[in-house]
Amino acid sequence: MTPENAPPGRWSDLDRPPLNTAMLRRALIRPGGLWTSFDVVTATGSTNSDLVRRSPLAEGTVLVAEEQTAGRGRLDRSWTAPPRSGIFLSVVLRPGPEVPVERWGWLPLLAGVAAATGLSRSAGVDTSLKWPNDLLVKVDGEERKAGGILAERADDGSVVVGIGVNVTLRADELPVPAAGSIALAGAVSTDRDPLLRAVLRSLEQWYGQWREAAGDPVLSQIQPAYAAGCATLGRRVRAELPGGRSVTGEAVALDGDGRLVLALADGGRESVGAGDIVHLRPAG
Ligand SMILES: Nc1ncnc2c1ncn2[C@@H]1O[C@H](COP(=O)(O)OP(=O)(O)OP(=O)(O)O)[C@@H](O)[C@H]1O
Ligand SMILES: O=C(O)CCCC[C@@H]1SC[C@@H]2NC(=O)N[C@@H]21
Repeated sequence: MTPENAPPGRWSDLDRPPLNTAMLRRALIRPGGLWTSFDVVTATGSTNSDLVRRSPLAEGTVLVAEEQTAGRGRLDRSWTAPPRSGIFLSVVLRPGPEVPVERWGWLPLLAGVAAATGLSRSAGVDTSLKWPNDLLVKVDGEERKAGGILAERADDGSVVVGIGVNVTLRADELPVPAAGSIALAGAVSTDRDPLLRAVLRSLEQWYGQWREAAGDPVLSQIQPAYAAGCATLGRRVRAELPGGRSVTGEAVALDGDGRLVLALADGGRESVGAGDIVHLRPAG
């Protein structure tokens, strides 16, 4: 479909070219590098579900979809991923015995740092992190969710890390009012090839650093990098926990396990883990 015969207000194939699989594969798979296979499918339900189902898979397997018809977020919430509108990918990671398993909880936070770093570098867009798994951008001065991370354990013990980023979505295409996109945040480029490459290169680099430091969040710089980019710290929030309980306080730090530390009104502190959070909302 060309721009001339595209229905008004709809995107055309020329506006949103397909990913260049061959070029990306050449650029990403390098001797001694993390990425071992790279595939792009036109459409699938969810790249995370696909890799979890196909386990065991080699570490460094990458699956990208141009469209997802049943994309998932945390707690099985749905993630909208229309054709060629973003970066929708999952990777297989297996930190192995050199990283104690209690540190694996850093993986989704690490992926958030990697995605934010890669996008900022490649699109020139300031990206921040809403703990635990959202990527935020500013659209007309307002924080909007432009991406998210979903990490899941596969049967063989590996971790499938999914990254979703809205790249070209226009204002009239946003799935929810709180959503945004790299394009709406004023990106210098919305070409998905260099963006995807930058995100995977950045993930390779942060993951390598973290693994070399045996998963230590400080030595690997993951904890300070996450804290520096985290829009949640310094704000008053209400953490909604399963069973209807909630904790309100100022988010003051990330602890050594990546939990969010809240300073409570009574002077106490409480840490909440990503796995416990149903919602994290601003508190007045
Ligand atoms: N393409 C998209 N862009 C932005 N947001 C989306 C998109 N698709 C779905 N969403 C929203 O993301 C949510 C899933 O993310 P998540 O589970 O992290 O919830 P959240 O609303 O971001 O969390 P919280 O309530 O803590 O802010 C969905 O419920 C939906 O509202
Ligand atoms: O916001 C969230 O809760 C996380 C969204 C994660 C979306 C990505 S898109 C690629 C991968 N496949 C999925 O089904 N989900 C992740």
